[in-house]
Amino acid sequence: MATVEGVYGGKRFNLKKYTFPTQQIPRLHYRDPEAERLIESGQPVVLTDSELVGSAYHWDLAYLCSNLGSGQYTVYSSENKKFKYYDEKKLPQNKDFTPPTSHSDMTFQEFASKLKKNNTSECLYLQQPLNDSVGKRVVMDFTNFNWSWANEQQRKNRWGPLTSNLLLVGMEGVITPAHYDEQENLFAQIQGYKRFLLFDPSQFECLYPYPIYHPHDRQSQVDFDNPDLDKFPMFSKLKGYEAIVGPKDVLYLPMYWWHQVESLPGYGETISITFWYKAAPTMKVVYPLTAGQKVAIMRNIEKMIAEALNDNTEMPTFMRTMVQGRYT
Ligand SMILES: CCC[C@@H](CC(=O)O)C(=O)C(=O)O
Ligand SMILES: [Zn+2]
Repeated sequence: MATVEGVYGGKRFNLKKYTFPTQQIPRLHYRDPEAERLIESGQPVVLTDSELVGSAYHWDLAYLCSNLGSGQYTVYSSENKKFKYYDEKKLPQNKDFTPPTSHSDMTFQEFASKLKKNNTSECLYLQQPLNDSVGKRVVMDFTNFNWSWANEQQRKNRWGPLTSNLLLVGMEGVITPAHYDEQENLFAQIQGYKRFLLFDPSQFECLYPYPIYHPHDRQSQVDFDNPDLDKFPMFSKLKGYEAIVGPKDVLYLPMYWWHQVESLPGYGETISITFWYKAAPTMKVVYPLTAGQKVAIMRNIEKMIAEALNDNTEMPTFMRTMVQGRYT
């Protein structure tokens, strides 16, 4: 595997080399006016010193084992380090789909003891919304997050409501393959280092997401480690950004921005918390449309056509008929 050396936040990292160019996104103090401008304009930025989850900087496996209580946590398992999300609600209409990962519920203590048994060939990734089953010390830590700043960002940028805080605890080396989300995200890193590959929503044409009715909706079909350029020729035009977030960093990850995330090997398991906000209701459409708005339009059209046809097997012919020789 070809590697490339990169310096992020003053630290030197040895990183997997991909076929596309990337440039670093800015790393700024969270009160820097430029940081505020980037967030306001829907551009990613790594924020330092926000203390967004300052009350959780002491979270490590031992502390979480002692203070997360005996609640059940969803733990995903993969044979190949990759954890490509799939929507379980779309399985019934995709009978021949084989989920790439399995998941089971267990206590945090069971999860932590599996992590310690370093002979497990399986890769594990705990992904669980923080809820009221946690112990009172974790409730206290959660209450003491820097909500005044988070709420200020939500208000100033006209985000919708906070939908969830997902606790992520990953074995080193786990990868969340390229996808986009339909929510704004303040991604807080507590332990370990995560490499984000980021792509502007306008790169949609280079990343070939699955059809919207597929369980892998919003995920790229392209295998970044072995891209099939016959099937996905525009992937060779892909241009990206990247950032490495470490403890105490917060990444503002705008809605519709594609991202692939790797828990860097050699730095131990990673602990992160997401702050996902629904999109603001679009009050008034302003032209020219943003790339993200065009993705939303494409999604709505795909959904309407799929619904009208009422048979997903007819979608490929219908979509080709609509564009072939006319818009191609
Ligand atoms: C389930 C969420 C995973 C996360 C990426 C990662 O940390 O592996 C992500 O994609 C996001 O925060 O949007
Ligand atoms: Zn995501």
